[in-house]
Amino acid sequence: MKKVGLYFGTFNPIHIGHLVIANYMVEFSDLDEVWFVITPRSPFKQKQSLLDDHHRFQMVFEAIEDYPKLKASKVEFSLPQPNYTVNTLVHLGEQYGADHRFCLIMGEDNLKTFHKWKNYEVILDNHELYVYPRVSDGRLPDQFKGHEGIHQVNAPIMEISSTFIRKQHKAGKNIRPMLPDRVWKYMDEMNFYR
Ligand SMILES: Nc1ncnc2c1ncn2[C@@H]1O[C@H](COP(=O)(O)OP(=O)(O)OP(=O)(O)O)[C@@H](O)[C@H]1O
Ligand SMILES: O=C(O)c1ccc[n+]([C@@H]2O[C@H](COP(=O)([O-])O)[C@@H](O)[C@H]2O)c1
Repeated sequence: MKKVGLYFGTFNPIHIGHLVIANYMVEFSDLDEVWFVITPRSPFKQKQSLLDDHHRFQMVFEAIEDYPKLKASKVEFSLPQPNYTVNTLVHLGEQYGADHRFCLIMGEDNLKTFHKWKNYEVILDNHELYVYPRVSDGRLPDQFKGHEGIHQVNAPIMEISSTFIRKQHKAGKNIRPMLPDRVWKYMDEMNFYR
């Protein structure tokens, strides 16, 4: 049985913050693999300045080329939008059966609003959560404190955002070190976010 950590996001574009977290999770927890699940449309986000799904997928694919325990998944591309995580988990369960156990990877910031996700209790009853620290406001709802299915993983805090990268790239700033090199080249050659 393979234990897979699913790391959901828009990845517009993927940056080294995402990569450091995913790699840390796979090296320093009991997860066997981490899959980046590229979300066509996140329930709480506007679609503004969102690159085509396939370009976002391609950038993730290129970022993880040298990391055999990291994978990129298109599973949500053919599911209804906006993409509710609970639906995707059901779909993956049907597709992969009992030899894969799917867990969720999320930042502490997302855990604070997790009670607003569609059918979050169903997710929590059926999947473990792997949570990494984030700089964020607000407190953790009591129902999640000490929950046996929620594991804290002490990954480094990487405060970089895709929004910052898009904005500063457009403004002509050099943001190259914040992206895996192949991602920077792809973005630059394709003239994205200009
Ligand atoms: N620097 C970071 N360190 C750790 N986790 C991050 C970081 N940036 C984003 N995340 C988290 O990674 C997941 C995927 O990120 P996603 O691309 O959806 O968001 P984002 O980077 O905040 O993008 P945007 O700025 O476009 O909203 C989300 O759960 C997000 O909270
Ligand atoms: O299922 C939900 O209700 C739900 C609500 C908000 C976010 N999510 C998932 O969490 C991912 C990260 O969310 P965000 O807003 O931090 O980019 C997003 O890509 C979705 O897959 C899921």
